[in-house]
This record gives sequence, structure tokens and C-alpha cells, in this order.
Amino acid sequence: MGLKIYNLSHTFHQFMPEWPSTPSVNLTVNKFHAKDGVYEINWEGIMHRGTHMDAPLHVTANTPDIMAYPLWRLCGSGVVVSIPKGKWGVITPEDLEKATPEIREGDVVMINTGFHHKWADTDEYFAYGCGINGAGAKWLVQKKVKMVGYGCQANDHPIATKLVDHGLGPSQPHLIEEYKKETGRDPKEDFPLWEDAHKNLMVGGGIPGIENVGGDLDEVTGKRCFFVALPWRWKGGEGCGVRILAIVDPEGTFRFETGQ
Ligand SMILES: N[C@@H](CC(=O)c1ccccc1NC=O)C(=O)O
Repeated sequence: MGLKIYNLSHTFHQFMPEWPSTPSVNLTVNKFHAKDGVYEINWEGIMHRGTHMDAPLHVTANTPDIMAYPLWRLCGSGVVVSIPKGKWGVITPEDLEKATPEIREGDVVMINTGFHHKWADTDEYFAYGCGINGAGAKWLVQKKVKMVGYGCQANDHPIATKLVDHGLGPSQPHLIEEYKKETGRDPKEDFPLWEDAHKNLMVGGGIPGIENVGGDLDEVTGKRCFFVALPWRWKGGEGCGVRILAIVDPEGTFRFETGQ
């Protein structure tokens, strides 16, 4: 059929890095082949690790769960754009506006910031990582995109989270002084609202946001592709790991079955 299929998810494993929240994932091997004739793993943890999709319910009470995203949002044509960022880099409306290939109405959008190469249990990736601001998320909503994936630590900039003085925070208070020193501004001036981009994109726009996009992201950057990213059909779920596929049809000969 000539299709090329790329994986855009990081590897899921017990010792994978995790956003600085509830600690750890615990895997226990319940049954071993040599002892039991089968192999079975017991898994305990939260879903907000590795390549995963958030639901509006993660950040706002009485909003839709992960199961409520309509199927048409979870697959479709779109683009992988390169928006390279460094420490505390901000993905802005201007970045999105001038991205190439252009982001079209109705697109799935995957953003390559370069940070997927740094995915590790480090401050460099999480506390000093990059992220979109509230205005950037509003731009995506106004553009009526279908779904968004970020090749970085979260759906929000780290300075818009409880790592500093927002919500449950500050869990990493030293970042507040560091930010002031480095930028000459107060974190609250630049990021006045807690998880603002999550709220604009998912609660306001109903658009699924995926964190920690990785895998073969570089290989499809600058290309238009067909994407699929499927969370579990989990009633009440506030987020879920996803396997993201980017599919291209270099010969332009693929046709779906007609259903006849
Ligand atoms: N940024 C990650 C994790 C996250 O936001 C989070 C996970 C557990 C506990 C608190 C979290 N966020 C804010 O405090 C996410 O949105 O999935």
C-alpha cells in the first residue's frame, strides 16, 4: 500500500521520567514464565507521564473526561512544525502564525521544539523546559485546530504551573528568584494564570493536548501527515497515555475502503 508510518510516542517504562507531580510508577511482576507459565505485570501510577493526552477534567471541575473527545478529533490530516526553543522558551501566537508549512484550519498540529531530545529526569527538561503561553493556546483555538501535540514537558509553560506560585505551588520556589534574575520580570507578570494554556486549549476549545511528543518527530518535521492518537475509552479519566502515529502516502495511491 506504500504508506509510511512513524511513531511519535516516547517509550513507556518503569523508570521513565515524570513531570514533577505525584511521584513514581510502580510495576510489580506478579507472574513469571519459569514459575507460573505466564507473565503478568501489575501497574500502579498516574497517567500524566510520557506521551499522554490530557482531558479538560485534569484542570477544571465539572468538565469533560478523556472519553468525551469525539473520534474526529483524534485522527486527521495536519502538520509537524519546527518551533525550536531553549530554556524557558515560550511558544507564542507569532511562532504559530509564521510556522511552515502553514497551520491550516482543522489541522492536527505537532510542534517540534527540540526538547524531545532532552527527555530525561532532569530540571533541564521539566523545570527549565519550554511551553506554550495562554495566548498561543488561544491562537490554536481560533484556528480551530483538531488536536495539538507538544514535543516538550507539558501543555503549559513551566512558569504557569505549580512549580512556582500557582495553585498547589510553589513546589520549586527557587525558580521564582531565578526567573526574576534571568528575565528581570516577576513570573506572575509573564504567566499570571495557573495552567492557562491547558484551560484555553482543552476547557475553552475542546481541543485535545498531548505532552511529551517524541519518537520519530524529527523525521516528519516540516511535513504534512495524517495523524492518529488514541486514548482509552475511559469514563471519568482525566488523561491517558497515547501512541501517536504520523502516516504519509509518498506515492499518493492509498485509498480507504469505501465501505461497500
Ligand atoms: N503537566 C502534566 C502534569 C500535571 O499538570 C500535574 C500532574 C499531577 C499533579 C499536578 C499537576 N499539575 C499541576 O499541579 C500534565 O498536564 O499532564
